[in-house]
Amino acid sequence: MEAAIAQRFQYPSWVDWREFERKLPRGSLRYPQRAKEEKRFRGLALAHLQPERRNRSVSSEVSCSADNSSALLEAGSVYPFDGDLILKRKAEEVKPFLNGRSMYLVGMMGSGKTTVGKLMSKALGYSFLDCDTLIEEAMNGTSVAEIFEHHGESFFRGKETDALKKLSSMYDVVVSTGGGAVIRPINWKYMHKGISIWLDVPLEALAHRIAAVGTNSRPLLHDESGDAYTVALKRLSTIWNERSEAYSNANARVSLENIAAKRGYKDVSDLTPTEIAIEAVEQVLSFLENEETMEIPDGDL
Ligand SMILES: Nc1ncnc2c1ncn2[C@@H]1O[C@H](COP(=O)(O)OP(=O)(O)OP(=O)(O)O)[C@@H](O)[C@H]1O
Ligand SMILES: O=C(O)C1=C[C@@H](O)[C@@H](O)[C@H](O)C1
Repeated sequence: MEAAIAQRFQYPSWVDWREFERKLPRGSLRYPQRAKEEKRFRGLALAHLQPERRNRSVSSEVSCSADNSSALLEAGSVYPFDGDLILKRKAEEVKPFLNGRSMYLVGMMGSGKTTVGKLMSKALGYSFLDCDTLIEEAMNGTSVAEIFEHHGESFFRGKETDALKKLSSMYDVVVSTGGGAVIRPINWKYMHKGISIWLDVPLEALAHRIAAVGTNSRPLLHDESGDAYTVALKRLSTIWNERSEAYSNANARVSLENIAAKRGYKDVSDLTPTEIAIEAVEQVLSFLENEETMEIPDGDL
């Protein structure tokens, strides 16, 4: 057994670096050449040593288990199921391929961009930034609701684009974007500097979450009349009809309905933020694996 484990961690002598080059994400082109190459080789070596990459069927099967208390069987050993640990391991698996690229979480209001984004940033060792908060800071502490009230939506959208432009020059950041960041094509130009992840949550679940905390801080949903759930659901449906296509521009989609189905849950509300964050990292990994092959000129090697 020990010999088998040792063999899994052994560095193979037949490694052909050009094989790896073809798997590199396009984003690494943005790095100065030296840093790029250092990161690339360190990342690829680590990735190659990741035991989970050779046992994905085992780990994903287990992480889709409906029973959170079930044991995680991996590499011949039994560990107690620990969502935080799985998230950390998945993040370590994907990180070498990111080359510092930031993550942009997009999704409707209340979809969990802040909650899930904070978990992802911690697991990846990234910083977390909230685009709405950056706008408020740029406006000397004026809240989003006040900006809408005093300056109107179009002014707010301009500030949102300014904030995304600034964010797009940063690395190693998980960004929670505003729910409407997807509607301006220019914003996608900035978000595509990193990797965008759409948290796709059923409207009923969103309306429940929003009704629970109230709509005061969400000007597009705020309405004095009617019960909070019904008002939120109605407004969310209208907004969804205008935006659903825009959300699908994201590089990766995290469907709560799909995760709940995989895990055998009846309702998406049974999912924990950690389970959603694990799926988000998995989807980023799939995106990177499918990302277009990067052409490296001969002189670059
Ligand atoms: N998986 C979850 N299950 C239940 N409640 C959740 C989940 N994720 C987030 N929430 C709750 O839903 C509300 C909205 O979450 P969060 O602030 O993370 O969303 P958001 O997408 O950042 O929202 P906004 O775009 O409006 O700022 C919060 O009260 C949060 O605690
Ligand atoms: O969905 C939206 O358009 C918005 C979402 C919030 O995050 C804020 O950016 C603002 O309230 C607008």
